[in-house]
Amino acid sequence: MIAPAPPRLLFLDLRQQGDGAMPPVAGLEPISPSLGNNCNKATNALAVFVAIDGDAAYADWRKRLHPLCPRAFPHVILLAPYDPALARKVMADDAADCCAIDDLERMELIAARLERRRDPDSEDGREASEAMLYVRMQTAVDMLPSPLFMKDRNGRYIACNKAFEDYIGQSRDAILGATVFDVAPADLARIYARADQALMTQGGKQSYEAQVRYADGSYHDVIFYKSVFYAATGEADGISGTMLDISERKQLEKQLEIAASTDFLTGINNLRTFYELAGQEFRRFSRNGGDLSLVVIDLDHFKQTNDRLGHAAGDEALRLFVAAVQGSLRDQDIFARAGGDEFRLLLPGTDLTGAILVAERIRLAVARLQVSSPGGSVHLSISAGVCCCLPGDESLDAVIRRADAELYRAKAAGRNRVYSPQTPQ
Ligand SMILES: Nc1nc2c(ncn2[C@@H]2O[C@H](COP(=O)(O)OP(=O)(O)OP(=O)(O)O)[C@@H](O)[C@H]2O)c(=O)[nH]1
Repeated sequence: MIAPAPPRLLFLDLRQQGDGAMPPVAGLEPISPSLGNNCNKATNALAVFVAIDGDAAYADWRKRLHPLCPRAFPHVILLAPYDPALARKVMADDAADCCAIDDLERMELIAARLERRRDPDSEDGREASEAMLYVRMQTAVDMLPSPLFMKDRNGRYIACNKAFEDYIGQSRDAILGATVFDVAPADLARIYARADQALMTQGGKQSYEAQVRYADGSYHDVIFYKSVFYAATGEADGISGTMLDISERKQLEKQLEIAASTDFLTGINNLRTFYELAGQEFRRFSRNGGDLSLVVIDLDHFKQTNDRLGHAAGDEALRLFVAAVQGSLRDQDIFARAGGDEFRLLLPGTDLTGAILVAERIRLAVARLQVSSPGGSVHLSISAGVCCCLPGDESLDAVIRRADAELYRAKAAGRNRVYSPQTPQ
């Protein structure tokens, strides 16, 4: 394992004027002002000496100062020139110390005192390593892509990571100490607060899927994992939680579901979905009676269409046919491709006469269709067999067999026609 580099005393020069010279203090190392923006990432820094030459330079430092810095990396303000009012101000803020930039003796003493932070057995050393551990933990959780948060027993946020800040759209400073009512829309906040309350009461863990809206307006499918943590007395002391983004998985699941239930070429139900949906309708019919009819449809001489115009034109013919049928369907009708050029149409709430009318309307619409390719063009036509479910029917298959028999008769009679049990032999 590589040993961590020894912590360093850094010198950051933010003077707006001057020669940029570093005071000759042993162990002091310059860092570029551009790196000064990331001083919290310098996890091997012992302290930062910051040279400023007035209020503007100090304001620049305050902008750069990460909230974690004062705890983990004390900063010492070096004033050039010394300004007692500014010195009082920086000490009232969170500077570890302050002196004139040319007061080398004082600076040596400050550095020596800060050096004690290297000794893990000294109080300063313990405080430094605690603060360092805190920064390292925070840095580690900030690197995680999943939002993380902790709330105390009153529902106030006491910790969070960068991903949680992005989710909420507010800085950690604004989030810590706030409740969910301060950071989320009221309707959602009530739901979250109730869920938290239930978890605090019952203890243990909780996980559930939800859709959340990020501050940037994007919606994500997530799994919340929340867990109660306990005080030394054994009382529930708060909740820690995370959200795992499962949007991609959900998207994939939806795509798989569509792929498994629809016909790739035409986008309508496949045979599996037909049996699922039509089975439900047939069971409802068996229980409650009513009208339920079936139309089976087959394109005429489709092999010739393929042979003359090519397979791509054949595909186009199938899509044109489907579009024509969809134009005459109601919401409850179940339309599916049974395979090849054969289709099924189940019509709930429709008796035989109504189903024959629907099939005729489709036949006429298809007869107006034409597919073309460089090889020529072909008029389409269909044959259809229609029947209705009867009280004695034991299964949907029995109904399909009757409709198939009518389709066979329509083909045999010359195609481009609709046959049903009402059609004379
Ligand atoms: N282009 C295309 N052709 C298909 C597809 N699936 C099946 N076919 C073709 O559809 C044709 C069906 O032909 P057949 O079942 O012999 O019947 P037909 O030529 O329509 O004759 P009849 O039904 O008796 O009028 C076959 O040539 C299959 O190759 C498909 O997805 N795309």
